This record gives sequence, C-alpha cells and structure tokens, in this order.
Amino acid sequence: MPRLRLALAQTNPVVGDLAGNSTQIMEAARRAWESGADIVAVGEMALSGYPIEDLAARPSFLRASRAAVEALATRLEAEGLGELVVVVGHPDGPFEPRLLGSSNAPTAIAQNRASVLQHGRVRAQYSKHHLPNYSVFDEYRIFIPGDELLVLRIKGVDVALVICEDLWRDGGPVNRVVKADAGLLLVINASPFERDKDEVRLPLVTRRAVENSAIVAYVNIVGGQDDLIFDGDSVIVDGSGSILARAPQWQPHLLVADLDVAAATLDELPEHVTRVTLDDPAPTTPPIGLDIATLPDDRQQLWDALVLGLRDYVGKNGFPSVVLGVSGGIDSAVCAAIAADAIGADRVYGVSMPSRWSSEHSRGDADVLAENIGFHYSVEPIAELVQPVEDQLALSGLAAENLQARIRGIILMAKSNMDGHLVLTTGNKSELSVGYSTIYGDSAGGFAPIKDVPKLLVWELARWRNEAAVARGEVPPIPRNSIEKPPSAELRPDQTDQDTLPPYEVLDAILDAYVSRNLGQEDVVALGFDPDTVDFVTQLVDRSEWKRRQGAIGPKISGMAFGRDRRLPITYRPTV
Ligand SMILES: Nc1ncnc2c1ncn2[C@@H]1O[C@H](COP(=O)(O)OP(=O)(O)OC[C@H]2O[C@@H]([n+]3cccc(C(=O)O)c3)[C@H](O)[C@@H]2O)[C@@H](O)[C@H]1O
Ligand SMILES: Nc1ncnc2c1ncn2[C@@H]1O[C@H](COP(=O)(O)OP(=O)(O)OP(=O)(O)O)[C@@H](O)[C@H]1O
Ligand SMILES: NC(=O)CC[C@H](N)C(=O)O
Repeated sequence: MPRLRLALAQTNPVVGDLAGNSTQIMEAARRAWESGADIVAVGEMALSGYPIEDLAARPSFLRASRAAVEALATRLEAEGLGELVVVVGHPDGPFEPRLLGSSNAPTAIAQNRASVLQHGRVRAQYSKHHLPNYSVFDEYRIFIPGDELLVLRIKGVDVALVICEDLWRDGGPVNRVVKADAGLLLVINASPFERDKDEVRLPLVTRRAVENSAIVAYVNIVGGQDDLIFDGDSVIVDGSGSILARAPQWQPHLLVADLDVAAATLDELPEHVTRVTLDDPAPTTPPIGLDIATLPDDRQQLWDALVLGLRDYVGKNGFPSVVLGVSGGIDSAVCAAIAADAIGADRVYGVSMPSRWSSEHSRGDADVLAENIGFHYSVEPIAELVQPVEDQLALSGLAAENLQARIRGIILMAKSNMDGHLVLTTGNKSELSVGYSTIYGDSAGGFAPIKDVPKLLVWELARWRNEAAVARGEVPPIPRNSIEKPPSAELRPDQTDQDTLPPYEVLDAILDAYVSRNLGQEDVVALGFDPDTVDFVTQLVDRSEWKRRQGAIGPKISGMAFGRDRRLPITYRPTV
C-alpha cells in the first residue's frame, strides 16, 4: 500500500491578520517539510481567521485574501518548500453576488475555500458545499455554496478534500467524493468548542471513516476568537475506526502521521468530481512514531477553554492587563483565578470595594484570594462615594442598592481608562439568565469570563481548580470560605441570593430546560418543577433579554450560550 506522510497543523489565527496568519502557516509548513511530510493541511479559514462575518461582503478583504494565498504559494517556493503540498483554508472572491430571497440587496460574494498549493502555484481549489446557518454560524448569509468536488492524486493515492460542515451532512459531498475511490478524506475545520462536543465530533469522524472504508484526517484551528474558542483536537481515524493520531487541545500543534492508504484504482470519475494530479513530494524518510494525545477530563477541559478564551481575547486585542472587582465571593474569585492562569497574576488587578454593608468576612476572603493568587490588589471603599449621590437624589431601596454596584463600575472603568486594563465583569450564566445583576453596575465590563458557566458549575470548577493546585503542590487559589458561604450581592444588610431567587439547584435545572433546551413554560412544568417557580423564573429570563443584549461577550462553552446561539425578542408577550 502506498504510504503518505500527512501533517495537520493546528494554527491559532487572528481574524483579518492575513500576514500574521500566513507566517504561522509558513512555520507549520517548514516544520512539516523538515518532518518529511508530503502534505500539510491547516484549518478552515486558517489564513483569514474564523468567523470572518461580514468581512466576507467586503470586496477589498476578499481581494487581499486571494493575494495572500498567492503570496503564500510564492513564499513557500522561494523558501525551498515548493514540493510540499499545502492545503490552506481561506475566503475567496469577489464573485457575482448571490441574491437572497426576493430582496434585491446583494448578499454573498465570497466562497469558503480550500486551496492546494505546490511549486509556487495554486494547483487546485475546493469550495465548501454545506454552509452552516444554525447556532453561532451564519455562513449561508455570507458565502456562495460550492457544487464541484475535488480529488487530489498524489503518490498513487486519491485524497478527497472537504470543509467542516460538509462532513456533518449525511449523504453530502463526503459520500459522493469517497465513491470516487479516495482512500483518504481530508477535512479542514473551524469547529468551536462546546462541552461534550468531542462526544459528537469523534464519533462523526469515526462513522465517516468506517462507512467509507477510508482514512479520515480532521484538522481544526485553535484559539479564542471573541466568544468562540477553537479547541484543536485534530484527529486521524482509519477505516476500521481506530485513532491513528490525535493532537492536544488548546495549543498550536503539528500532528504528523504515516498513513498507509489504499492505492487509487478508479480512472473514470463520477460527475462533478475533478481530479488533480500533483507532483510527488519528498522521498519517504524512516517511519515516525505515533502521536496520540489523550483528552483531559471534563472539568479540566472547561477550565482550559475559559483560560484560553480570556488569554486570546486579551492578547489579540492588545490589552496589557485586566482589572476586576473582588468581593470575596465565588464568582469574582473564579474569574481572578482564570485570569491569573491565562495571563499571569502580574497582569491581573483586583480591587476590593467595600460598602457599608460589606461583611468583615467578605473583605477577609478578598484579601486571602489576593494573597493566594498574588495579583495586584487595592482597596477602594465606596461608602463615601455613594453617600453624596444617595443624598442628592434622595435614593432608597433598590435604587440605592444598585447605586453601590454602579459606583463600583465607575471605579473599575476609571482604572481601565487610567492604565489600559480590560475590565472583567464577573456574572455567571444563572445570574445573566434571570437578570440578577445591576445594569451599568457590576455588569459593566469588556469581557465576561464565566458568562456561559451556570452557578453550580462555577462552584464545581472552583473546587476542581483548588484540587488541581493541591495535586501539584501549589496553594489552592480560591479561599475555602468563598466556596462554602451562601452567595450574596451584599447590597443591603444580610442579603443573600436566595432572598430573591430559588435555590441554585432548582434555578439551574429550570434554566437548563428553559434556556439550554429551549422548552416552553408548560413543558418545563411537565418535567416536575413547581409551576409558580417556573413562572417566576421564566418571566425573569424573558424580561432580562434586554440586559443580555447589552452585556459583555464571554467564552461559549455550552451548546446554548447567550449571544448568537440564542436569539430571542426583547419585546415579547409570552404565550406558552
Ligand atoms: N425591557 C427593558 N428595556 C430597557 N430597559 C429596561 C427594560 N426593563 C427594565 N429596564 C431598565 O432597567 C432598570 C432596572 O435594571 P437594573 O437597574 O439593573 O435593576 P434591577 O434589575 O431591578 O435590579 C438588580 C437586581 O440584581 C441584583 N444584583 C445586583 C448586583 C449584583 C448582583 C449579584 O449577585 O451579582 C445582584 C439586585 O439585588 C437586584 O435584585 C429599570 O430601571 C429600567 O431603566
Ligand atoms: N465589595 C466588593 N468589592 C469589590 N467588588 C465587588 C464587591 N461587591 C461586589 N463586587 C463586584 O460585583 C460583582 C457582583 O458581585 P456580588 O457580590 O454583587 O454578587 P455575586 O454574583 O455573588 O459575585 P461574587 O460571587 O463575586 O460575590 C462581584 O463579582 C465583584 O466583581
Ligand atoms: N465551520 C463549520 O462548518 C462548523 C460547523 C460544524 N457543525 C461544527 O461545529 O463543527
């Protein structure tokens, strides 16, 4: 059987940074060539970053992308890598506009493409057929679907090439192209992380490999891009369903594997399939060892996802540091620990802002957190700032309570303006769901590290992070008291969250049904919850849609994150 050496490069692109992304691809190509690879593939849109959103509708961006592909081919040749086959994902265009519906407004002018580079030229191209338009994806809006299939003949084997969503559709291009006798299916992807997604993705890759008796090589990008986190986790599975190679999550990686691929025998091609014969690249070098990463457990994956999401948001947007209010409570403690893991404690600024209602233990817990983690720590009491506003406006009740949260927001934004920190807002998914935060107060901020983490999971992650520290012989970052005490906003004496909200065990379960599973009120009640509690919670969720629309972005780790995953009206009169 012919042997191919395939390299899959998990790069971490920045959307729009064609030069920087090209450099990453060049680096990967150089390393692949040095490893004796015949082919190296990078992820979907690795040249432009993903998702490019409406940049796809900007002709100048498309022209620049096309020029960047050509420049990459030239540079590969110029630097002695011309024989290597390089498969790169990028947008291409502008093409004739595809009109949408009855509107005359031109929409898509781009295609989502893979280009195959060799000897300084673009030797072949494939355009994605299936454009996902659910969840966070909006590709049908911005791309023109492809309708031709591509097979590359190299070293006597046929390699079929498709892009991400193409793999997910039963009876889609994969089945057709593999019928053209390809022994290897190469899939380039930009597939964002969600909790448990590997339980869907790996079985999908395996199923396609087994049903087509072909090797499937799946390469994904890595890194945070706004609210999305790409986990990498590139994998190669053979026709019997065995994993041949697997890259680690969360980091750039070059996965190199020797593949024994069935020799190509078919000369007649089905309709709409083009075969391009490439020059045989490097002579085969001695076999290389297996590279099979194991996936960490669920909580480690979630933690790493949150850390990478924050690190890349800070890094890619050029912030020197972050600032957050530390209350002694669990949410700010977990956010501080994530931030320190992401960018180092030395770039984290925690501010304790005690009010007249802040308990001694809260202040103490914030002090302990600062000491454990070692971030920059300052104390800014707010009582004397709150008082004059409260007096002048004669505020009482909720207005006075919220004023405290708003003064804290002013302090954090002022520190951000002075020193350039990114402000982290610490709300968790349970609070965001029910609007349990003060708008323009504690919800003020540029990035929300735990906005997709329900409260019960915040506690679980805190415990896990502490245990991980103990296992490594380090000081656990999160004070035990912050984990164990009842949660409170401390906006009035002896306040606890449960004065206003049901216990988090109940709240999170209802939110899982109503928000994550999108069940209507009646269907949530049918699951066995108390009807009045369901009514109360679902009303809070509906009424706080406007708050969420104004909220900071944060890393998506679930299948139903607030933002593009869940789009609901603000003005809404519920029926069921
Ligand atoms: N549909 C709509 N479209 C546009 N604006 C709308 C609106 N509905 C209300 N509003 C506006 O919203 C205002 C009310 O919202 P807001 O000022 O936020 O106040 P509100 O939501 O009424 O109160 C904040 C709640 O969050 C709790 N909290 C605060 C701080 C921290 C925490 C925590 O534990 O982390 C909890 C606090 O105890 C209280 O229960 C109204 O005065 C009105 O201006
Ligand atoms: N005394 C305080 N000092 C500094 N920041 C505070 C203080 N109180 C509240 N904050 C900020 O406002 C956010 C909202 O916290 P609050 O205590 O109202 O409820 P919470 O959601 O239980 O958060 P946490 O668990 O962090 O206390 C906190 O996470 C923190 O960033
Ligand atoms: N970029 C894509 O086509 C991604 C869609 C795909 N279903 C995924 O999440 O992996």
